[in-house]
Amino acid sequence: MFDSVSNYGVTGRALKKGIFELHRWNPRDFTLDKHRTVDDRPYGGGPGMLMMVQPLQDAIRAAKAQAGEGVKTIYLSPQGKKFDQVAAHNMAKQSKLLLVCGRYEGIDERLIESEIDEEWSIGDFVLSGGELPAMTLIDAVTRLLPGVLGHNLSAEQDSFQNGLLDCPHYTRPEVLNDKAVPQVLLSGNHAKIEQWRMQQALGRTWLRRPELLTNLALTDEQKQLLEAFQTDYLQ
Ligand SMILES: CN1CCN(c2ccccc2CNc2ccc(C(N)=O)cn2)CC1
Repeated sequence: MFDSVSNYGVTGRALKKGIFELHRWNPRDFTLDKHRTVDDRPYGGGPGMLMMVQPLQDAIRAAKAQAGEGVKTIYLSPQGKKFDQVAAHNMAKQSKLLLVCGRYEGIDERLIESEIDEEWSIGDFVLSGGELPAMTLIDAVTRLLPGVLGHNLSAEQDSFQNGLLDCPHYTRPEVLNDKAVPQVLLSGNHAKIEQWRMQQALGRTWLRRPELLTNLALTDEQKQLLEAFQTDYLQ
């Protein structure tokens, strides 16, 4: 599964450039029985299985031994703190991250208490395993590492970089299905273009995710741009 972040796109290139390393530890490789069992039954009964403690614990300990000092161990689960761009920025400051991906119904609570530093969730929905959340985290954090995005500005302008949703984007043809590109984008007036893009980002955030605006300190110019957008919208 992790080939998708190691062999493709921005993360694949960053890996190739040596900007970060990705090591994988599979509990199956730490099994001691001939069936290579990695699941176990839950105390108290109930549906489903848990990850068997011994292989997972040995895999985590082997990974920590290889990581050496200063590794932060993260568990991806629906019970975790809600991951967001601020969390991504904080994780990008960590030199080593160990991501534990649960399968089945999860892992023994005592392993969480003894081995996990932080529990994170990528959203309020249920997945079959922690691998996709782990790859989501890898992608979001890698993009923030120096030298990964050719044009650092695009990291800054990435929506959620300034806490706002992204503005609309346009490319050829100038008229598509009878709809033309907003004139300002063809004007070559970069100050006006930048202002229009900020106004669109503010307006779309207000329309789609107003709660994001409440914890933002808008500049006077941003307030004016948003008010103009709202006046126009509400007419
Ligand atoms: C039916 N349950 C089986 C056990 N599972 C589970 C429980 C604990 C850890 C990992 C998983 C793997 N699933 C994840 C993981 C993360 C997220 C997220 N939001 O970050 C969503 N799902 C949850 C679902």
